[in-house]
Amino acid sequence: MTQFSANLGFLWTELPLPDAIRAAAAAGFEAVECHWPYETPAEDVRMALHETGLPMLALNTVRGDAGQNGLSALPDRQEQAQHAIDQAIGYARRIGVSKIHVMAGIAQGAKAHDTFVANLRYACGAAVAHGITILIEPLNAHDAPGYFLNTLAQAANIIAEVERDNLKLMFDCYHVARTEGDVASHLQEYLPMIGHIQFASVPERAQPDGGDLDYAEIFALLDRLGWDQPLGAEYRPSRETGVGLGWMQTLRAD
Ligand SMILES: O=C(O)C(=O)[C@@H](O)CO
Ligand SMILES: [Mg+2]
Repeated sequence: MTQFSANLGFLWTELPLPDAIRAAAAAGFEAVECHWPYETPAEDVRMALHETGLPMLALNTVRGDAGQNGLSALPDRQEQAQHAIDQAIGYARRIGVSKIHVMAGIAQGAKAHDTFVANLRYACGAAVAHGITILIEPLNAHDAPGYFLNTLAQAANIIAEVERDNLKLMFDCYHVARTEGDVASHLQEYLPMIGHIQFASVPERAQPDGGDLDYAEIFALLDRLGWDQPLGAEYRPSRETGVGLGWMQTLRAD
């Protein structure tokens, strides 16, 4: 049966993170994930996870200064990028997170590629002893102009070059639909390298029961393919988060 993870970077953002975890549990989510939890004491998050029994699946490395969207592909920022990776691993260990999205940043060209590969090797090396998987995520140019990582093929090349078992693809159906189309075929093609899947309606990035992409079909396909990890609901609610959750019943494959 499909399971869902509430992305608390977009859902229940009006609540402090520990209360957002409680709201997600009360709404029936099987897991949570977040973007940048660093201002919330890890102990408060750990307590809320313990109290609700929900796992926190993933978090992101910091974006960096205003206007940046990650540091790991920025030539000449390697020290800060590795500090961000260490910070994410430290926080993840305190709350029991097993996946970290290492954000590339706004960059392009061969030097950015080499820097990203080097920082990902650093991240994988630092994470492996703690059972943590590193994720990279292609973002579409409409939402993330100038972002270094845009396509599944680019991500697959980087994963092959880094050559570490704990480096995986974050497959965000919304970004893939906006950039490359045919989400169903791409899911099947890239399944072996996927570490986490996220979703939102296309093109609005709202609840998944609207828009151009039929998530009932996508979730049924994932079920048939044997995907058994919670899928990340990473959308911007068009109303209050708690009143737009009917899709959890109507789209769930079982
Ligand atoms: O924007 C997305 O999509 C994400 O998954 C974030 O983690 C990165 O901004
Ligand atoms: Mg995403």
